[in-house]
Amino acid sequence: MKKYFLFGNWKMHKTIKETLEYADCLKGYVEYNEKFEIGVFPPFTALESFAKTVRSMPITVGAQNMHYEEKGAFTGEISPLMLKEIGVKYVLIGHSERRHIFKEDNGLINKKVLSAINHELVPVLCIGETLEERKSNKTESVIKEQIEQGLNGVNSNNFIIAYEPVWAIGTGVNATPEQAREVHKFIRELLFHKFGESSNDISILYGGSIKVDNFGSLAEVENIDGGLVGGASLDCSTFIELYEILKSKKLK
Ligand SMILES: O=C[C@H](O)COP(=O)(O)O
Repeated sequence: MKKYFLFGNWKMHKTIKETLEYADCLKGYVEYNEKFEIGVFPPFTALESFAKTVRSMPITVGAQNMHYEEKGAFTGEISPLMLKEIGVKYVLIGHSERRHIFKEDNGLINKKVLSAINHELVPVLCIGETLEERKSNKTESVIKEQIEQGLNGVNSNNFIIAYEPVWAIGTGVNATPEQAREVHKFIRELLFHKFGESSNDISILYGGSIKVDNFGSLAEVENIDGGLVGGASLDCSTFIELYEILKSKKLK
């Protein structure tokens, strides 16, 4: 069964104190629903506190990145075993900021995806074209390469794709529903080609300047199975409002 997700990627925001206040605000607002899931991706320092606090709530926890090795001399890195130990379920892999600021390439991203799956973490593979690539009609070739190389050797459908056009991240300029529809349809076709019928259960999220006033028209698009929200997830009541919008559009 395909599920719909609302994920909040806090990036490098919130101390432990702020994280606990946020968890407190979520209390009582989110009810279990087998088709919908709400997840938060705090920074590493606040992951454990958040995971412990929401353990009895229908809220899942994700990490923003990980190394592909279990342990070793990798100063500053965090391993899949460390994430598992504190109850993390999802991990963002290849987020645009990792690709562009920290120069992660498709080869490294593929190692992380495979490692996450081997350690029973669900990778959220983030993909998306830059403005320059879009303007020179390379959107589909970039997406195809990111999917093919990022998922090389993957045999399970237990992962999530997040399409985040780089030009829409943190800019206030979201993809229009029509632009997102075209790319999500293309991604769905690529997944079908690689995984056959089982690809229908893979969720494809949209991310990039999601706000309360634009999410409704994006969430009703076919093949947009939820959102990966940055800035707008930092405020707990806005995040809950976005979750309600997602549910109202997908339950129609
Ligand atoms: O992971 C989230 C995305 O980078 C989107 O960030 P944003 O909603 O602040 O544009």
